[in-house]
Amino acid sequence: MHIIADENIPLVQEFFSELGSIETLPGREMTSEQIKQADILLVRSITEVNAKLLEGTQVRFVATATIGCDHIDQEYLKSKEIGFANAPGCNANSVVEYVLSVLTLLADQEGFQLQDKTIGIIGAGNVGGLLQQRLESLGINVLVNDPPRAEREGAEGFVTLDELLAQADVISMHTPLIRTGEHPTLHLLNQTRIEALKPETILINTGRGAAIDTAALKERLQVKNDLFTVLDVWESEPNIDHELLELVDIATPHIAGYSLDGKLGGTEMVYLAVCDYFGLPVRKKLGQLMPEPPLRKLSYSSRADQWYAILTAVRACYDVRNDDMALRRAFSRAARNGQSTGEAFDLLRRNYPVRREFDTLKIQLKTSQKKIAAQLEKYGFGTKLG
Ligand SMILES: NC(=O)C1=CN([C@@H]2O[C@H](COP(=O)(O)OP(=O)(O)OC[C@H]3O[C@@H](n4cnc5c(N)ncnc54)[C@H](O)[C@@H]3O)[C@@H](O)[C@H]2O)C=CC1
Ligand SMILES: O=C(O)C(=O)[C@H](O)COP(=O)(O)O
Repeated sequence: MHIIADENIPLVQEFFSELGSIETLPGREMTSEQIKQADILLVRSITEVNAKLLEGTQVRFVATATIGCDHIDQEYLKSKEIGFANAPGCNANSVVEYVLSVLTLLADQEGFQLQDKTIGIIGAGNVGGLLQQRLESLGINVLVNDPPRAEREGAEGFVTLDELLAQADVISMHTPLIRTGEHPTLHLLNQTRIEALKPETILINTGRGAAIDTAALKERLQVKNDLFTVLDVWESEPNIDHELLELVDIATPHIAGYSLDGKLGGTEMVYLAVCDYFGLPVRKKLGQLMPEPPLRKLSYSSRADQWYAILTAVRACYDVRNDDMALRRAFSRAARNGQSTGEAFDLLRRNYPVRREFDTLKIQLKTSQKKIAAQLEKYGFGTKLG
């Protein structure tokens, strides 16, 4: 078989070389001509997979090594009996840790306790549901809006979107981009809702950019600038709105799910899906191909308090402000040199540094620091007492 894969899918050779010949291509530039001879197409979110790309090719199976599938015309695939798989949940923890980094660093910067805030989660699936668990384990009050789940499971435990927007101090968005149906998410935060947001609300979007009406958000920030906004996803990526970039507080180039652990998990999931679809034996396991990371150690003096320990561990693992600085620097450099900021956005993602998830950090503590260890473990860190 002939496999064509996005060049930004890690370990493709290691997982797929036994299944056939492999060619890797830049995801945003894939054409029908290039993939004509492929039997299997492995993509990421930046490749629009539709009739235009697939008509006239011999592609029999498409997999996206991502959670989101709004770039895939699944109806077309079904109509042509082309198999499909995504990687549900593969990088959910990576996104949760992105949000925890934002909240922890912001709480420290602004001098508030997370436990004093109400955090509203819009979309409680793999990502939003895991975030809810993590926040509630930390004793933080969480509201959840997820109409499809509320209809299936009953209204208890869910609030309406407008109730959430009225009550939450922090809003974290984790919905897919859905343009049609009973619960569309396109411009879910429309102009009316954005204008009604309480002053000082913290708005975080790591779902899909188009869930927020960009023009309306820009206007609110230009007129009142009384929100704290964190955007990882943007309408019209990679050519994001430069004026909005200047107005938001933390801006990152769609990398919330970019922990190495999450990306590798995506590759393994699509490998398993290919084996399943073609009835092939599973011969590769991520654990074989990716040795356990060396345990990094952090140790605290007995004087360290719980918040200091958490803050240090989060900064040691993932400080979201580094990605914010990298994006702003890349954009100002591109603008100065008359280069495309869209290319700068993609380059940052293609060359994203290794980010390991919290559980790869084993924190050495004294036996007297059991409470600190317990709190660190609720964040997802590993600990060792003694
Ligand atoms: N920024 C990044 O790097 C990443 C972004 N994502 C995005 O996050 C999205 C969510 O990921 P998962 O949680 O794994 O997906 P999921 O499909 O497990 O969960 C999505 C949840 O949203 C709910 N939902 C659907 N329509 C809604 C509406 N109108 N209002 C409120 N809730 C609604 C669904 O019922 C479901 O529970 C993905 O579709 C993807 O677009 C995912 C991974 C990484
Ligand atoms: O998994 C998803 O959904 C995401 O949003 C991924 O972070 C997208 O990553 P790329 O496919 O754009 O590399």
